[in-house]
Amino acid sequence: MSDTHTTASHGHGPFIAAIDQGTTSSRCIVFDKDGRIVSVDQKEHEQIFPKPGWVEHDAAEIWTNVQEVVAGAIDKAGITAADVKAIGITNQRETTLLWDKNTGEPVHNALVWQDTRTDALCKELGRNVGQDRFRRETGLPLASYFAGPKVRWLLDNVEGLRERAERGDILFGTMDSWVIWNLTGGTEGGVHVTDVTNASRTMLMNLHEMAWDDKILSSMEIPAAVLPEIRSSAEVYGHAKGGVLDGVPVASALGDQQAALFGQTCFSEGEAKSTYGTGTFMLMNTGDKPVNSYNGLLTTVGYQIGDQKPVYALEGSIAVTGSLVQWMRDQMGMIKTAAEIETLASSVEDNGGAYFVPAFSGLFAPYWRSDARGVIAGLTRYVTKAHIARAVLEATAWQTREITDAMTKDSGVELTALKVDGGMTSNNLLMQTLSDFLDAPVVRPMVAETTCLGAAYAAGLAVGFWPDTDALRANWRRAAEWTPRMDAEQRDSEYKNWLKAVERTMGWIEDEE
Ligand SMILES: Nc1ncnc2c1ncn2[C@@H]1O[C@H](COP(=O)(O)OP(=O)(O)O)[C@@H](O)[C@H]1O
Ligand SMILES: O=P(O)(O)OC[C@H](O)CO
Repeated sequence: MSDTHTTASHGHGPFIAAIDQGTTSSRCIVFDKDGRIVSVDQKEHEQIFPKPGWVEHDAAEIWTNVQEVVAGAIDKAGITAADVKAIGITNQRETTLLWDKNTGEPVHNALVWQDTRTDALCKELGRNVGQDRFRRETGLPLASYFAGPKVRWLLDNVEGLRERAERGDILFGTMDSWVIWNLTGGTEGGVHVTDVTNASRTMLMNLHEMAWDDKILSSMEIPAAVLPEIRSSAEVYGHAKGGVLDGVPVASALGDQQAALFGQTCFSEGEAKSTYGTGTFMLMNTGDKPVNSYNGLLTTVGYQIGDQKPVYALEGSIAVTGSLVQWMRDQMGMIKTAAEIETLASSVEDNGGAYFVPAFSGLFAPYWRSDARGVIAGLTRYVTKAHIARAVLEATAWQTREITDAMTKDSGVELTALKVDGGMTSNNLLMQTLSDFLDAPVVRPMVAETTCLGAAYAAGLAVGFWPDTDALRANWRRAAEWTPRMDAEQRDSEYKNWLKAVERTMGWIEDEE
């Protein structure tokens, strides 16, 4: 567990506070009008692994941490609620919680997006009709990643829950809904809402109508009474009740990857970003129409500002990138800090022939294979832990390459440069490798905290703190750029090896397991 307490340059008020409820930690960042960070507070929460493939979070711990980091960031900034014009929310997506609306108690730990316990249920739902059963309505393939099957699992497995849900005593939410409900008063009148981006990851929302889909609800046996109201990503949902931000409007909600798209100011069709955190998620703005994917990407909502038309995106989701580095640190003990992987990997020239495909939660885009499990291929006596460290970093870069290839096929847009952000982008070797494997420049902005920034931007637009998206674009500044240095022949031959290693992960889990 580690906590971060940072104070950066103080700007002049007023300010916007953004809360990022992420997979490994919750943080609050206060921004000034130039989009500069004024203060940060962050706290990690426990990762609970009850069985192989199962991942849970304690939602009560998360809410306590959110309150602490909000108080911490406000304190560090040396300001009060009166200086804060709005609160923006962003969150790990798909992570699913059901709670009792009368007591505010979660009925079970939250089922995290990486959790694979709904594999069998997804297969069952797709039996005869296939994985694309709900793709036309939702833009998503049937996979354990999404929230809907997780809700169904909870209703089926927590004793007495279905009856309580049908009576109207139970609320469902992804972490945006949980934070907003608590922030706006909880059992004392908290608002039960979600935004279009988070709703688009439930597999329960019709992407064309921005409404819960009755047919899917009935196929998944989920009572409508548990569902939050779907709202735009930038509007005032309610006001904070109690706490250090008492009375401040809660004015945005965006899934963290969509928030990063917004924070990177990808407001035009064809603009894309990739965020390197626990997992990696590349999103491309596709304008006001959903684009169907034929190459394993997701069709999702990018954002919706108030009553404007929603903007859609194509997404390539990679389940395991930064979490592989954590695994090397915590489970393997090969490094002491995440940053050390760069030193270790830089001590050798190449991967020594080793390829590491981290299919720990199956493979997400472009394969969507829940029967895949991780492999290290190409091992010989020559391979050292430094080669493995290099293969770990290369895994992130190759997985991105597979996504950009699919993105080009689906959208017809050739990648000219990739905007990046997230914790892993502090790794220079990784960023250079990425540029080499993509054969395109990789660009990182001055404010690498684009997730919080995007939530702050959306909240600021909702309350008139910023006039329009052009004002936000003016804040984007390049901090670093990496350009390709790799020989094309070498790239092609290594890419072939990577794809061969990927094939070897498939089919490891057999149906009867
Ligand atoms: N220098 C580094 N090299 C490689 N990975 C790193 C480095 N620093 C952090 N990470 C990885 O980045 C992730 C944290 O990034 P962050 O954007 O905070 O993630 P999240 O928002 O998903 O919690 C962790 O999984 C960590 O292992
Ligand atoms: O919390 P992060 O940054 O790992 O993001 C998780 C994604 O939203 C999962 O879809």
